Amino acid sequence: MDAVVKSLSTRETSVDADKREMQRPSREEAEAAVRTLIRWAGDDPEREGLLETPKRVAKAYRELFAGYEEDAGDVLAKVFEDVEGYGDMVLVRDIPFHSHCEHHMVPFHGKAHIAYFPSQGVVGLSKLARLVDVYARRLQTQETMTAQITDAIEDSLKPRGIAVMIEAEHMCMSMRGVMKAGSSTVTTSFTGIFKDEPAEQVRFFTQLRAGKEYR
Ligand SMILES: Nc1nc2c(ncn2[C@@H]2O[C@H](COP(=O)(O)OP(=O)(O)OP(=O)(O)O)[C@@H](O)[C@H]2O)c(=O)[nH]1
Ligand SMILES: [Zn+2]
Repeated sequence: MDAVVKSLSTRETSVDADKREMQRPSREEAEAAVRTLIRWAGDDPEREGLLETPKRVAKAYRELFAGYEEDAGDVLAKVFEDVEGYGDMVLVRDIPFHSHCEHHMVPFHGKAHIAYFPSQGVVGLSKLARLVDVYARRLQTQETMTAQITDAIEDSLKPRGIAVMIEAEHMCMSMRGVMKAGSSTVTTSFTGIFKDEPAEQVRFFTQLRAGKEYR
């Protein structure tokens, strides 16, 4: 049988976003779906302890998947151009995140590391951490998320190079299926200087570890 190749597309148009918004069910429909899943799990949604659960789950979903309401371009819109001639690598490492895999809708969690070489300016450091959440708080694959973060920085900052690395544990591999708790998946994306100059890629990995023995 031919292998099934599913696309890991990174780009979403505003038309896609509008269509998704139109298809969003009502809160009542979402709560009814949770009651169905409770029965599918084998429990009784009418028992005392579960009566408010559909409402809580529907509310929690709006938080866990808040990334659909956010736009990466807005997060990175404010650029500081006056950085006193700084042009070297900016690295924000160990950004923790929680996401949900699009295959099983169970969590994967880990750390993202983002570096870039500024060209026309820099963004506030917190914005890189916010950018991670814009994409983490959606149904995801780790590869797509890595590429989306890279593309968003490219679009907004046009830097001389971008390096994104994500390390994560997928609960769909830990608590079900293959049951390999503790394995981690590493994905990377390099553009510009990081792609063309191996020494800069090495420096990225060195900086990721630098100073950790003192913490
Ligand atoms: N490439 C990639 N795969 C992922 C990610 N998250 C989960 N997966 C994998 O998605 C795959 C889905 O495989 P399927 O065979 O369609 O589903 P399944 O029968 O539930 O697979 P098992 O997890 O092996 O039991 C599994 O191999 C998961 O490990 C991700 O971020 N990237
Ligand atoms: Zn999964």
